[in-house]
Amino acid sequence: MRYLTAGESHGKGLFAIVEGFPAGLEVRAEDIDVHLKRRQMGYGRGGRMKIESDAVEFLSGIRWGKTMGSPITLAVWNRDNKNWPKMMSPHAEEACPDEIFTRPRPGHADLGGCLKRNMQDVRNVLERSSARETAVRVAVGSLSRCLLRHFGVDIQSYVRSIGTLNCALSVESVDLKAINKCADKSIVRFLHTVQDDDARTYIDQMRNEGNTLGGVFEVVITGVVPGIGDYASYGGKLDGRFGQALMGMQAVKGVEVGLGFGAAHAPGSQVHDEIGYDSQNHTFPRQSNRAGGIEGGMSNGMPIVIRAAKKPIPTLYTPLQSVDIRSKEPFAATVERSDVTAVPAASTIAEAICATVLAEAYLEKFGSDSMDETLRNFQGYIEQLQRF
Ligand SMILES: Cc1cc2nc3c(=O)[nH]c(=O)nc-3n(C[C@H](O)[C@H](O)[C@H](O)COP(=O)(O)O)c2cc1C
Ligand SMILES: C=C(O[C@@H]1CC(C(=O)O)=C[C@@H](OP(=O)(O)O)[C@H]1O)C(=O)O
Repeated sequence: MRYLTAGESHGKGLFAIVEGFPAGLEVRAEDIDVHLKRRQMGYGRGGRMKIESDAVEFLSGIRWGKTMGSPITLAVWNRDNKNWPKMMSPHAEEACPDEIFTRPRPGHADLGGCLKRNMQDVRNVLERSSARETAVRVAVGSLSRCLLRHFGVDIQSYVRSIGTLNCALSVESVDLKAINKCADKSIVRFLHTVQDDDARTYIDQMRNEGNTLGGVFEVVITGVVPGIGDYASYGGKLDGRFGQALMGMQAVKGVEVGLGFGAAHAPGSQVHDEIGYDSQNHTFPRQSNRAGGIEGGMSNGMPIVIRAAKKPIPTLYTPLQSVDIRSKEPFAATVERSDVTAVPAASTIAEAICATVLAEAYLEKFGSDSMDETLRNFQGYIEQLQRF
């Protein structure tokens, strides 16, 4: 399975072509839209989220509610596009060269993108570097979730911290009950439940100061059978694949699996998870899950626990110093609109990204021609594990 996304933040929409999904998988737009809606939630987002109301449209590959085995095209249309008729027009005669944007924001892709592609108009970069693109990545991830539920896989996430404000939930020993409880309410989950008022006050304070916030979120994946991923080649390693995919999310600056960086500071006896044997279920359970469910690049049957750090939003209402790329004069930019924080959204996006990585790895192992065949192969593997 592989996919490609296209589309600009203020263009007509965001699109993905997904290749390699088995035929016969039931998919409903509602299964995808629920996650698109979650991605738009969370206190601290800017005016754009009031304009958009994301929903998926299937443009190919799905007929009568089921995948056909052909490439699937997903579209998420931009409502805001109608407000940018000339600025986003593909036609040369509608160009407005006097209005080009030449003021790169520190922390965004603006300057690097212009230097790399020899462009003077920052808009050519920001339209694609924008995290608006994650809308369609969440759509792909939600499609992947439709597949993964046939294997009993469940993916949830929550926000651990925003700025210096810690989430009340403890995760040192993964508390799935708490996560489940938390996830029922979705994230706003954090903002509407755990420390609602504190978080809002803190975010409001940052907004008033013209500042922005990042944070840490955690994805917990349950129901993964042992042996997904591979130890034999660097490209097959499941932790490496999660890391690459998550670092591919805008503004993610760090990814940890299990104890992560903490594993470097403790002796081995406090890092590795002892192996037991459950003769009734023919499984090898662990009393702890410091590895975060992945050893040697493969799932080990324990919940997969991945944390990621998101940096603060680069566009500041109290702007940082920068230089106009045409005049080379210093300036402090004015900002029309921007998010103050988007950590809850990032948490939802991370779930989708992890779902896609896992769906790809499952299809590699169990085949991808038809759901019947894929599930038959999966069942065969379960029996093999039982006989082991
Ligand atoms: C959900 C989400 C929303 C974001 N919203 C904004 C925003 O409103 N303004 C902004 O400047 N950056 C925003 N960002 C961050 C930029 O997209 C990101 O910092 C930029 O693409 C540069 O990439 P890098 O941070 O990975 O280096 C957002 C990121 C995410 C994940
Ligand atoms: C549009 C989304 O996020 C956008 C990500 C983003 C950025 O620079 O990354 C900038 C903002 O866009 P705008 O400039 O149109 O206000 C965010 O709203 C979205 O998440 O759907």
